[in-house]
Order: sequence, then structure tokens, then C-alpha cells
Amino acid sequence: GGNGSGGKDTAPLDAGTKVSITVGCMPAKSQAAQRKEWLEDVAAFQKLHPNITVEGKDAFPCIDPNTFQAKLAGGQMEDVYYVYFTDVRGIIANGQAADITPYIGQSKEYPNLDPAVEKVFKNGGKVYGLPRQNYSMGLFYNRTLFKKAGLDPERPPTTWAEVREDAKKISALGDGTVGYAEFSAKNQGGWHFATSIYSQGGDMVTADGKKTAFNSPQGKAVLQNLKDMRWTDDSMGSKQLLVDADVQRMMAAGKLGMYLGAPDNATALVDQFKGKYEDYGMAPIPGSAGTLMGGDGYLFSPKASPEKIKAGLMWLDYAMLTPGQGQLNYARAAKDGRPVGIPQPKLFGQNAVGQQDRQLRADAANLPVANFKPYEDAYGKVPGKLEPPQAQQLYTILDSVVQAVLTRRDANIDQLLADAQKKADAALARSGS
Ligand SMILES: OC[C@H]1O[C@H](O[C@H]2O[C@H](CO)[C@@H](O)[C@H](O)[C@H]2O)[C@H](O)[C@@H](O)[C@@H]1O
Repeated sequence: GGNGSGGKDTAPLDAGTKVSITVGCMPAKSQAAQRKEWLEDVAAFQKLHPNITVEGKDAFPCIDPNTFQAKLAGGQMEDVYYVYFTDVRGIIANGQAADITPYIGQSKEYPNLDPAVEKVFKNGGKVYGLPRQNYSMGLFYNRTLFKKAGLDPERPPTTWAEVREDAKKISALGDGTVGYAEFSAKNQGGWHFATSIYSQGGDMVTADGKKTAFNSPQGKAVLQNLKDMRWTDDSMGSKQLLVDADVQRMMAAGKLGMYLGAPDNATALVDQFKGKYEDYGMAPIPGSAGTLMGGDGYLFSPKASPEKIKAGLMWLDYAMLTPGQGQLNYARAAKDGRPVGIPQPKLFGQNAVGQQDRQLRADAANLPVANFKPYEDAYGKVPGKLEPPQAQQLYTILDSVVQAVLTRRDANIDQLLADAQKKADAALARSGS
């Protein structure tokens, strides 16, 4: 038997031991179909394991970056708590996640994970968590608006110059139509700035991760392009400080041409905002010099007992990581009227389990998957880059830079980047990255 000190504890959870676990990121009431499926999964899982109680905790969005760290520091997290890839390193370093290495055998699918995804939750040879979703960014666009604007929906823009031209034509449709939208609040401006600078071949930090690298020609190009679209072309609308839900609402209402996003935007557009998935397509990231890869998953409270950790691993294995079950039960999702066929998640890579997952998804697909093909075909060709160290801190700093460019006609890009560099270098130095 092991106790978290490096030994293995492969014994199954004793069926006579009653265990109750709280689990984060249960779908909110506004995500009705996903919530129904979660509750069905809990019922089926508890039937298989009558000694385990899974108590989901919902929130929308699952993470508010402004309160996440305080919640964590205050010990208010669930036994099995939801995280973005960006936070895992810092949480492990701060001792805020349990070492689950001795119990990892409770997850049957763990050995099948793509090593690149598995690595996000490991440190010093120890395992701390399991992934739920992973994605890479591309260009989300409205095929119907492309047609209305006289653009060919089969030929979405491939460069930032083309994005600018197409955005002009789409916003010329008038009636509040926006050509291109960008986020600039709740750290999402920084997250998209990182995506855009990668697309231009730039970097957020130096190779050793110790200093920032975004005050660069590529960083300037990202901001200049936004400035030109916002103020010279007036193709970005006047409402700013947008976050993902605002932009998804505009897209679902048929009022937006393009924005940067991951494939799971189709799920939000259809499930939450009643959009029609035949309206949407996905192209590779403009510029295609690189794209941001991210995702989310679950860590365990450092206070969780071995029994809770075992039960939590069994639940995640059942609901998140087994082809044909839980979030990977595509046949059920299609029956529930949810969009099926988006190329996400990609948890298993090219192995047999990955192939099985992709096959099940293809068999149940109910959305025009051809509309996502340009993005999918580029997947292996566009270099994927993970998010930088101290990502969320850097994103907060860059949010205000993007905000300034989108709200002030006279924003001084050089000055904004120089100030942000100073603040972000200090943040990296403080964290000892
Ligand atoms: O707040 C910005 C953060 O958002 C990311 O996650 C969101 O986008 C994902 C892709 O569409 C989606 O799967 C997830 O549910 C959203 O919350 C991202 O992963 C973070 O690192 C980023 O800072």
C-alpha cells in the first residue's frame, strides 16, 4: 500500500467504504443539455458504485480568473477541482494539489493519453491531475455572412491582411454587423494576444521563460492590426471590453463575421446561444506561423483522502476519458440535439483509443464537418505552442493593452508594450519562473 509518499496503492476502492466527493465545473443551468448529460452520468456511475456520491458544483464560467487564486488560497476548492492548463504548474509549485501518483492505476484510460497532454499534469515524474479538454486556436467565421458580403465561404482568409479586407466587407453590410471581434476583459484579451502573436511567429516569453518577449515587431503588428481595424476601418464595432460569451452571442445572432476561437465554440453557439451550426466554419489561424494550444482538466485538493482521490479518479475516468461514455458519448449528444463532429478534444493522439474516439465521433456527427476541415487539415502543419509561464498574470497585464487599443483612438502602441513589458518582467521575476 502507498500513502502519497511515492509508493503505489493499486488496491481498488473498497466497495464497502462510503465516499463522497465534490467535483467542480458541473455544467450550469444555462447549459441545459450538458447539465442533463452530467446528471445522467452521475446516476449511472453511482449505480455502478453505490458507495460513491458525486456532488457536482456548478459555476458559469467555471473559472473566474479574478477570484480563482483567492478561492484556491482560501482552501475553498472542491475535492476534485477544475483548472486551466495555465494554472497547473504554479498550483503544484505552491503545494495546492495532491500527488495522485500512487493511485493513478484507478484510471484505466490514463496510459492511453497523448503524452503531450499528460505532461501538462506532471511534474518531477509525479502525476497531479487528468485532462478534460484540449484545443488549438483557429479562425471561427460565419459562412452565411460571408455569402451575404459577397465573400466565398470556401475561401476564408489565410493572412491578417485578408482578415482585414474581409472584415471591412462584412461590416459594410450595416445594421450593426461587425466584421471582426476581439476580447479584452477577464484575461481573455491577453489570452487572444498570445494567440495572435504566436500566429505572427512571435513569442510571449524568452526560451528560458525568464523574461517577456512580446515587446517585439510581432507584438506591435498584432496591436497595429487591431488598431487599424478598429479605428481606420471601423470594422470591429464600437462596443468593446468583450468576453467570450458576448462575442458568441453576436455570432449566434448573425451579427459577427469572424473571431479567434477553438472548435468548442460551436458547442457554446448552439447549446447556449441557439445558433445554427451550419452557419459556422473554422479556418486555420491567420498567418499560420504558430497557434496557441490550451485546455483544462482536474486537480485534487491537497486535503483529499486516498479514498476520495481513488473515487475522483474513477469518476474522471468514467465521465471524461472513456470513448463512448460521458463527454465522449457522441451518440447521446447527437440525440440531445447537441453539435457533434467538432475536432476537439484530442486527448489520445494517434493511438488505437484515439482512433476509436474519432471514429465514434465521425459516426455520430450531425454538423457539416466539412466546414471544419480546413482547420483540421492544418492541425499537424501549424506549430502548436503552449501558453507561457505565469500565463494568467501576463494576460491580466495584456488585457489593458488590448483594451487601450480598442477604446482609445490615440493609443500609443510602443508605450503600451513597453509599460506592459516592465510589469510582466517583474511578475516573472517575482515568481522565479
Ligand atoms: O479566460 C481565458 C482562458 O480561457 C480558455 O478557456 C476557454 O476557452 C476554451 C477554448 O474555447 C474552452 O474550452 C474553455 O471552456 C474556456 O473557458 C483557456 O483555456 C485559458 O487558458 C484562457 O486563459
